[in-house]
Amino acid sequence: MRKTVYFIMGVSGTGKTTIGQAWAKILDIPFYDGDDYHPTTNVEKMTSGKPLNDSDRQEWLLALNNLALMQRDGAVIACSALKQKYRETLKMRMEGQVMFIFLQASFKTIKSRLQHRKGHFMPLSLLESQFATLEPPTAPEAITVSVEDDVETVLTQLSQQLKTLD
Ligand SMILES: Nc1ncnc2c1ncn2[C@@H]1O[C@H](COP(=O)(O)OP(=O)(O)O)[C@@H](O)[C@H]1O
Ligand SMILES: O=C(O)[C@H](O)[C@@H](O)[C@H](O)[C@H](O)COP(=O)(O)O
Repeated sequence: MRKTVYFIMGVSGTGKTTIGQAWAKILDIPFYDGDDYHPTTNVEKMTSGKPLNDSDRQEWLLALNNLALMQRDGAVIACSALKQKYRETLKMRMEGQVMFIFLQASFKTIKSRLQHRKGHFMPLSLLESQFATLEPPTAPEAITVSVEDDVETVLTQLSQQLKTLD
């Protein structure tokens, strides 16, 4: 039977890569960063300070859905998945085998973390548009985990929340 694919979602800088990598390590399953699947044109657009639109994101979301479909042994995929309709695309043909984990923090917290992040193409100036685009998911579509605390605390809370679903 196909195992769960976890989509770690949220705005830029919310900790998708950090938490996603750690969660994949705990579960001993592969981690994929959605950033690596953007067409070059998308990366160029974001680097130049312009937010992506629905049409820019479509090819990327389909690529990530394809990636998810290949993960029969489970995986963790980091992807902003900001809108409900994007999440519908990501989970196509994966009924019951996908779990969205929404990482949530205040604008202030994320801004401060992005100000310290190095070597990433995404400019801080796009954070406002990320929050404006975000359609926060609710249960049962996703579980929501606050990432205001340190990484260890976030992982403990994530694990506890998932246990309550068993
Ligand atoms: N819970 C946390 N506490 C403190 N710093 C964090 C936490 N999660 C992530 N970070 C830091 O915040 C920055 C953004 O995290 P990152 O994983 O790159 O986010 P995303 O992949 O969502 O853009 C990184 O510098 C990372 O080290
Ligand atoms: O849908 C989008 O607008 C982008 O995917 C964006 O949300 C994503 O966050 C970037 O790829 C930046 O990467 P980080 O999220 O790692 O900052």
